[in-house]
Amino acid sequence: REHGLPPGPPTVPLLGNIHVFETRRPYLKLTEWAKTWGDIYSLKFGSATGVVISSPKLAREYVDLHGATTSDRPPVYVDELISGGLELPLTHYGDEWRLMRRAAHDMISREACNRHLPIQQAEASQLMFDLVGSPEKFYTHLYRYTASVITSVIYGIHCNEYDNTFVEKFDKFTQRLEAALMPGNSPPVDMFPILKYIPEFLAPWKVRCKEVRRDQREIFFGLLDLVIERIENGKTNECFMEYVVERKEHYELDRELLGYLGGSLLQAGIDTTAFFLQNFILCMLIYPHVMKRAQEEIDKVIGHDRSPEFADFEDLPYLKAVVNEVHRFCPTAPLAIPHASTTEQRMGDYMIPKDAIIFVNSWGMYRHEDYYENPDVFDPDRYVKHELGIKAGIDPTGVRNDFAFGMGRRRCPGSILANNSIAINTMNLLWAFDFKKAKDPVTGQVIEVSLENTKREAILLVPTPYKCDIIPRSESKANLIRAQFAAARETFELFEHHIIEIK
Ligand code: HEM
Repeated sequence: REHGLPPGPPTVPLLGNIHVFETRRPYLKLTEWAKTWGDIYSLKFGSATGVVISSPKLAREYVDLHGATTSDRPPVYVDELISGGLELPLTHYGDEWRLMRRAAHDMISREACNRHLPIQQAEASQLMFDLVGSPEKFYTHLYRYTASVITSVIYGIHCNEYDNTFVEKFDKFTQRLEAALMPGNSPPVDMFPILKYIPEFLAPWKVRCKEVRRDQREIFFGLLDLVIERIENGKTNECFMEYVVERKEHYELDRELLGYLGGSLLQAGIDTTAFFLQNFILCMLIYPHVMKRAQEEIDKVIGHDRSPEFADFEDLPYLKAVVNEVHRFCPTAPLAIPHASTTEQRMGDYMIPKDAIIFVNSWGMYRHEDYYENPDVFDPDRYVKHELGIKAGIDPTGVRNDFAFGMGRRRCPGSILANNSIAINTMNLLWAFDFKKAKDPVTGQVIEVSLENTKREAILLVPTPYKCDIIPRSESKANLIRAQFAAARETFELFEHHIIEIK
């Protein structure tokens, strides 16, 4: 470890800390080390340096306030093979990132998101309808919801089913993409660049990347071509990609960047929101007293004769506290996406080198004992007592309720769209249904569920599919849901040009 770096776990020659770095659930080990080495410490990966930040105050100082120098991404060779480095979340901090991010802003700014509310509300009415009809498929119904919101907003395409459609194909594709990107599924090329030169016949991971690239381009550019065709045929429906394609000179986006702009938003926006909702339901199963209290609040404010609308969320302080606590307890991306530094920089007592990998440890920040009372306990009341969920009298500098969306200039640009979906659906789910642990049909025993039970843990916290009984709270609510879904047809029609083609 070079002089001037923050301290950290002891290193061994050549490897540094690689031999003790855990790829399966890295956020747990990084948080455990923070207890020994402090809120900022360093790791060595061969000659590369990692810096782990685990306190809100330091994250604000080092990442938010040093955005100009901490907004790059570390090199990911596998992503370069797959997307040529053009997937927005992994793109280097340079012109291509700036151009895509600027255009994305025009779709997911607060003002633009207000225009997307009708489709989110209509899609939520389909989600409720699907849950009444086939509650056992709730996992894929949630995924269809988030997929269809994103395809409607970006490409003007409504997806009305999961099974055997574009949505299922995309879900399976995403799992293959994540597997290809998962540390451990390819040799550590980014730390030992010499490994890039292994010939393909000795490197099945390279072949996998080629196949994923082919499939990804087919999806991204296939969707882009549908939009272009619609513009040419004068059949536009004012979706985001039409807007950008028609102004591509203004946005300075060529075909390659247009394809990856739409595709990146599709890729980044579907899983994340679905995983939040899957985690939300899991928390309701494990903490039924929380579900009951949130339902009592909803019943008092909204009643039983109409379903919740977006504006109601502001009047539901306990439900808001529950949503904040689910983000805190199960952050979808527990280490966000690592940032990287573009210059050598003094930060406090330390000198952080150029190209250091900066881990913003959201998991560690959300579980920081100096800030949160009993951080390992699921307790929405902490957000009722204090709007930031922290202990009374603590210096709140840097504390935010939205660490789950990352930090600095790379902070998630889709957070408003995601939060609107979360607000609409958490209200509707609890207004409409009771969620209960399922029983084994043979033994009659309750099937236990657990938050420990996650998969694809290295990048995102994904609950493994679990069983759950979803029961409409009354027949009159089920009838209202059916009527609302029928009424939503008018909104969907705008987005149904290409359903057949993309199946
Ligand atoms: C609950 C839902 C979501 C969560 C928890 C989430 C979380 C995150 C996080 C942690 C990052 C990395 C931030 C950083 O590097 O500091 C990120 C980046 C990103 N997210 Fe989200 N996200 C969600 C929904 C969405 C949606 C709906 C969209 C788009 C429609 C989206 C688009 C993106 C993009 C494009 C990036 C890359 C930004 C960049 O590197 O400049 N996300 N998200």
